[in-house]
Amino acid sequence: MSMKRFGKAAYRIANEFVARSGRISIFQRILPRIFPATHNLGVHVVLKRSPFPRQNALRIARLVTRHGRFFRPFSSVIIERHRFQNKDDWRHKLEPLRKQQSKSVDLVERIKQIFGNSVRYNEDLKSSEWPNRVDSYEFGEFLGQGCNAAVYSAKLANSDIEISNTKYGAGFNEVTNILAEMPPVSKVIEKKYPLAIKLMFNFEHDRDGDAHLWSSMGNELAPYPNAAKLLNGRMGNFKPLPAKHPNVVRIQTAFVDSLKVLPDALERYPDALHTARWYESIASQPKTMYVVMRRYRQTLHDYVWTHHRNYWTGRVMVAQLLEACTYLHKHKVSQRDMKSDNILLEYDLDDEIPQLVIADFGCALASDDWTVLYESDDVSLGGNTKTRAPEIATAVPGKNKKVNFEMADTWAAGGLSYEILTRSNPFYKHLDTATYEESQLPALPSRVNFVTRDVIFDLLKRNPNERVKPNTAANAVNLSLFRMGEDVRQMMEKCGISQMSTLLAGSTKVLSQKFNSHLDKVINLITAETIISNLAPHLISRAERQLRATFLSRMNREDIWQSLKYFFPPGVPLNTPATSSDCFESISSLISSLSNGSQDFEMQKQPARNGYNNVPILLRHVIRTNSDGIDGIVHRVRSK
Ligand SMILES: Nc1ncnc2c1ncn2[C@@H]1O[C@H](COP(=O)(O)OP(=O)(O)OP(=O)(O)O)[C@@H](O)[C@H]1O
Repeated sequence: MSMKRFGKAAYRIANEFVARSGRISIFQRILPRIFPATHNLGVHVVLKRSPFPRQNALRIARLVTRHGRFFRPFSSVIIERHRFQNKDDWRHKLEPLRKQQSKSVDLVERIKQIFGNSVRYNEDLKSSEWPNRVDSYEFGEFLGQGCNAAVYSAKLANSDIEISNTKYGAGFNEVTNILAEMPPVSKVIEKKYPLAIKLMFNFEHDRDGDAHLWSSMGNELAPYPNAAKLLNGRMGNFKPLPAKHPNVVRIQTAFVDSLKVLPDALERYPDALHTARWYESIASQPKTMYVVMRRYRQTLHDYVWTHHRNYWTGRVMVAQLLEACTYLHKHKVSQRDMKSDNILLEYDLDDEIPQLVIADFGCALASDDWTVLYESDDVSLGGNTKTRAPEIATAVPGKNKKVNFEMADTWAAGGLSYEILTRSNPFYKHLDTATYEESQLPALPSRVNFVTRDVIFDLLKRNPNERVKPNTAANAVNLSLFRMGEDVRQMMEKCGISQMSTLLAGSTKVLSQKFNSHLDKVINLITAETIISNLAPHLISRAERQLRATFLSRMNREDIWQSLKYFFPPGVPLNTPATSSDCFESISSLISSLSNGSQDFEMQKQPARNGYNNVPILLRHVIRTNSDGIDGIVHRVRSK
């Protein structure tokens, strides 16, 4: 049988078995065709109902093996079915799956489990042990210094840590990458020193013991889930973040040990050394605290001045920043020093979309309480005055006066978003956080997506009660980043979301059920797109894949309804009639985008657009060509 004829037959059969799978949801029917590793999402349901005779299954399995690449989407489905039908112990094998299916797990909960617990989407779930002695590390170059510490690159002594060779992940920054049939060959950047060690400045060398070091420097450990154990009650009501987060600086370990005097120490921070002349009595063994972190490549401040970036990249960075704020907010932690020097970025290739983390928790408030008693000027209100939210900047000390930090980081994220998108944070120079009016906020470039523009404006509301919550803001920017169809809003309309549904969702039980079923279609599409994106790792950056996993693992319907108001602001009429068959169209476009380049699958029937006919539909809308943008922004052009 020719390859072409077989291809058609296999496609027809696959279609048929999808059609016969009866009441199984779109999600369960479509995903097995696209991505065989989605067994637990319903492929086994499909298999149990499959009408193939054994002979066909064997023949198909043989051909699949021969033309593996082309038929991979079907291969495991077919082979698995054959296995199930022929093994005597199939009941035993299916037991765990059958048990799983009998529980009717809510769609959103199931998606959250998949994206929250799978190493495929969260490299961070891997963990390892790190030594707690300064001799165990070899220090490298000086990375930076602030008022409280100096940071050096480092590695484990006597070890050559194998750094994974990142071949993929450059993301959508180059048209050539998108058009290339093969993933771009990337430079392998070997980090000889993959760690960064923060050597805290101890200005109290006349004090013996470790306890004062832990209690005065312990704040740094707010992002370290093991901190409570390390601190062992030495910091009263200190409550660190309970788990790692991809957008919060990764602390590997922390310890107190003898002060290591590095060759440049005397020149860079003489006052923090025990040789400083005003120490009257030096403790027997000068010590300090070391914080061992993952090493990042650059600060946000340096990045925006050294890199051309486009608004898509900017939006992915803003979304990551908001994800970090959402996580901190959920666990009642306020970083309180949100300036661009404290936002660190990781990337291997210059044109890769960076992974963004919030770092430097030295000023953090992590006491399970948003408020701080502010009775005198001596009470610390956090870092830089230019990045303090208006409610903090205008606080006046007084008896029983309390300052509330709940929405402070969220406000600062607004200024940082400006910096990401335009290079300049309006509060560093032009506006005063204590006195500015919202109407004075500079307009963001018109090419910034309308949802992101409105979100940033709402982040910078003076009144913390009117300010958008970080999770609502993060959802809105995340949703704006999906590529399905021509336009995200249109895709949502086609799935049945409207202005009315965003206003009425949650008002009654019946309406909620109806509108939630529309929302589930959108969530299905988004999930499918995210799973598919794993098949094209050279086209979507690691940062963006991680962002999607983070979003999908924490979403809930109520929050998403709030965020959808940014897509359907009151007063803007619908411009596309919504039909549910359109939603199927979106799904078909999703499938055909996968088969791009393969003649036996459905070909794109539309005429060439901008010469990018071979580019999968999913990717057409992020191609940009103009690299002479104002303010270092490379503009993104939409295909016509
Ligand atoms: N994990 C890291 N990877 C790479 N560089 C880092 C890392 N952590 C910090 N740095 C660099 O070291 C500099 C100083 O670090 P950090 O801001 O934590 O010190 P600090 O003394 O607490 O600063 P501040 O005066 O703002 O409180 C950062 O601006 C950054 O350039």
